[in-house]
Amino acid sequence: MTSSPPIARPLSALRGLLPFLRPHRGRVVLAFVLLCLGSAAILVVPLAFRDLIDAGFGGDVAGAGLFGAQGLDGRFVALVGLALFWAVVVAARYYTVSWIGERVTADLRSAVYARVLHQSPQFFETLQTGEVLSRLTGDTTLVQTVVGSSISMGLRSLFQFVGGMLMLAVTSVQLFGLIVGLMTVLALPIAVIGRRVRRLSRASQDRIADASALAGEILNAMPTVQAFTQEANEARRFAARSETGFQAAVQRTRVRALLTALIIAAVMGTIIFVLWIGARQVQAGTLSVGELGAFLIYAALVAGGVGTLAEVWGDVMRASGATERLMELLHAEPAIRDGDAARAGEGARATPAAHAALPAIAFDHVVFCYPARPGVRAIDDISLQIAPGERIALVGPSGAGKTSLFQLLLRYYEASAGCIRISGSDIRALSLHALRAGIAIVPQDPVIFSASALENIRYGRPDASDAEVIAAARAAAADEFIARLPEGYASFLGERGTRLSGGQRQRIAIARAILKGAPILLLDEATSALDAESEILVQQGLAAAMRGRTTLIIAHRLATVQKVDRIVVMDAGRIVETGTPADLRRQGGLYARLAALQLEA
Ligand SMILES: Nc1ncnc2c1ncn2[C@@H]1O[C@H](COP(=O)(O)OP(=O)(O)OP(=O)(O)O)[C@@H](O)[C@H]1O
Repeated sequence: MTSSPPIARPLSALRGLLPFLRPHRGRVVLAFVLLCLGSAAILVVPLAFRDLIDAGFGGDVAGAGLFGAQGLDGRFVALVGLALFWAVVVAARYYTVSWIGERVTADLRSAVYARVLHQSPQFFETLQTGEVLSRLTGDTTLVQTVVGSSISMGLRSLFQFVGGMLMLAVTSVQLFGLIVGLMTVLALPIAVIGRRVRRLSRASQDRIADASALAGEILNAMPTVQAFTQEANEARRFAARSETGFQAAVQRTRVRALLTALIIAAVMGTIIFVLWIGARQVQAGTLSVGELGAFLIYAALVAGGVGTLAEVWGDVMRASGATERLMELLHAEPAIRDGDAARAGEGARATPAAHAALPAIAFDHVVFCYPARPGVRAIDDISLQIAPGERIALVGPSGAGKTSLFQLLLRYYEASAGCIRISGSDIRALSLHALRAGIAIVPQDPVIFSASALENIRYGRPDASDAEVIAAARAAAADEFIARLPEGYASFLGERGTRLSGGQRQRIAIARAILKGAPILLLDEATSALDAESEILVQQGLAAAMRGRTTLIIAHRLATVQKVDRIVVMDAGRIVETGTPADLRRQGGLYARLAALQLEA
């Protein structure tokens, strides 16, 4: 993801921002008008200065000045008025343009985030969360700089440049020609260097994202890092990535410094040049001192305009690199999408068959390889019919493919071959929302959000009442420990549930699934972290939850699945045995061996 090919035309990446600007057309036009007014004011100021200087030197006061024939005081008043007008216009433009910048950045950030939330797990196998965060914060800030200031600065400088050149041309065509020549010579290296800045800028943003990705992973694993006393090592690893970021930034800065030197040379060179020519003309009596003053200001405006343009160009190049990275996220196609029928809104097939009272589930010759390991069959030709309301236990050695089967049923991944049906409909034809709304899962490693116990359980069904949440907690035997927390259900559970034990986290997750009340229930080692006593309580709750549901249970401890309707034994991605616990024990296969080890021990 980080190494996309460089784009041919540097500005084409910025085109991706247009959809975000379009809703604010009115403000963009307003900003443009203010920009024109401000630029016009700047271009008039030197003329007013000329009048003032010439009036002060007792020159041709009576002549037609910019504001007509006025005395010294009148010309001062005119200049003050012009300055005030300029101040107000600039302030208004600053506000409008910054508003647009902030608005576009906020919208872009939300749009990218929303897009990322729809990606399938495969996406996050290749792109680390720290990297996504870095793009959401760092890259959007670069875009904000450009939309919220650089573009307007650039346009202002452009007007200033063009206007100043025109005024210079009007005064002296010969001088104008010389300046154009000078500018052309200087513009070439500036353009070349600007292009390098863009490339180096993307590289340096990528390095910063690398460091963020590493920090994100390590900060999430602090207990492990400390248990293995790897703090110093991890600090070094981060410092090394930081250092690469520094190197990339230094390289970029070096090129920009060169750019700055060129720009200053261009600005000073132009001013000195004009001063020289002008001074000679004053000496020769062909130019007034006021005209020379105006001349100098125009030259400074033109040179300053070029300088700012070059600087803005550097910023635009940086933002172009950042936009490119953001657009990659914004246009990332989720690997898993709603079925065609669901997208087309064809009622019957798109509506959740999963919501039928008691769904049946059928795996039909399902084969699956994880995208990261295309050659290895995690699921190898599995066929399994599950009747409505049936309770099935999946058992078998670690790595047999039990969790993978759940992942396929939830359509986190797409089966490589074969098909999965719920109540007769291929899950690929359902909308993802409908499919997943029909399934409640207690995962192996439950996630607890940094919120209260009440809100954590309510995640299962956001519109559930407090009473319903508490009832679910009771059924999951979570009520007893939640009531003992300092603030009961309102107690904050800490980030990632750090204030709970493993068994308590599991019970919150079970309560959440019970509250969801979906017709299909998936339990992945749901009670593995519980002590014997709470396990009995939770099993009672789960038994109640399984009534009237089609349930799949993954269990390593066979004692917990003695009451299911059927046991499916998996090994190396295949189903090796199926039957009731008693049948399987009689058959003397893998299950009998596992049972002998566990139950009789
Ligand atoms: N994201 C992934 N990318 C590549 N391979 C994976 C991925 N997740 C799991 N696997 C592999 O797929 C195989 C099946 O894994 P799965 O998690 O389904 O096993 P399991 O039966 O649930 O094991 P356990 O009982 O230990 O949870 C394993 O060999 C595992 O290494």
